[in-house]
Amino acid sequence: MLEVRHLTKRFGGNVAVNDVSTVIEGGKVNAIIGPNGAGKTTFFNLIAGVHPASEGSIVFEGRDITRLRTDQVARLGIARTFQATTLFDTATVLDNLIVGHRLRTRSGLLDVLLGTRRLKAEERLCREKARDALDFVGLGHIENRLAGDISQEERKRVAFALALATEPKLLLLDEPAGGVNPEETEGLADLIRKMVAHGLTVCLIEHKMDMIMRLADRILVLSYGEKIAEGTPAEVRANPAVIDAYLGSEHAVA
Ligand SMILES: Nc1ncnc2c1ncn2[C@@H]1O[C@H](COP(=O)(O)OP(=O)(O)OP(=O)(O)O)[C@@H](O)[C@H]1O
Repeated sequence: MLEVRHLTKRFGGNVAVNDVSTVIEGGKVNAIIGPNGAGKTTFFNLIAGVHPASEGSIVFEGRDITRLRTDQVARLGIARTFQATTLFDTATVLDNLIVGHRLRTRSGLLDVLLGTRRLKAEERLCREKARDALDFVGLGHIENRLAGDISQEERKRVAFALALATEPKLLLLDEPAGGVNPEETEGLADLIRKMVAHGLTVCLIEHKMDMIMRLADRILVLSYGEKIAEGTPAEVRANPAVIDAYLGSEHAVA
């Protein structure tokens, strides 16, 4: 589905991603792990068009997307979530979804000023899509609650819903279970499985190894910007290079 070839990103003298080649496989849970500062978020930012690559290429469904901007990448069907989800805390959960979706729909300023039929039709569609996305992530019952009043785990689900409302093919999740308890982590893992069962492809960055080992079909391991291993959870767990990379770091592999 997505192929990365010899991808490199330098920030001044610092090589954040160094000659990484890999494949994100369609219909699977792909995971990226690695110690802090390994280049995981930078790797996502390169795919999403946030940073231009220094070298290498990114091909999505046969199309070279290396030089595309974030909005162009999003329109092709790649959505991402962030480690921290910024919401309008004084607006309802549903309104947050609608605003998020409107930013990606087509009416121009003229439509808004004139209140055109197209705008009204888009607003209706937007509301429906927002509700569908909230139902999918299990938050339909709190659509009228203020975003400032919801739990961390619910915020994570809203982040998923925001990404889903754009109807992506590939979803990039940056620490989807960061800051939630083990029980909630399992609930979010179930939701990720459900997204894949509905035909989505997922690629996630996560520090919670127990979750990754149970959830991922494939794992890419980065260390100091370089790919040091990839494979199934069992292959990665048994790889001496991976064990070395994690020794002395705060995260254990097993
Ligand atoms: N915009 C930037 N400008 C300069 N250096 C950056 C920038 N973004 C990341 N880096 C550097 O690139 C390296 C990789 O950082 P990155 O955030 O991608 O790692 P990470 O694996 O996501 O880390 P973490 O697990 O802590 O989130 C680090 O040395 C970081 O300081």
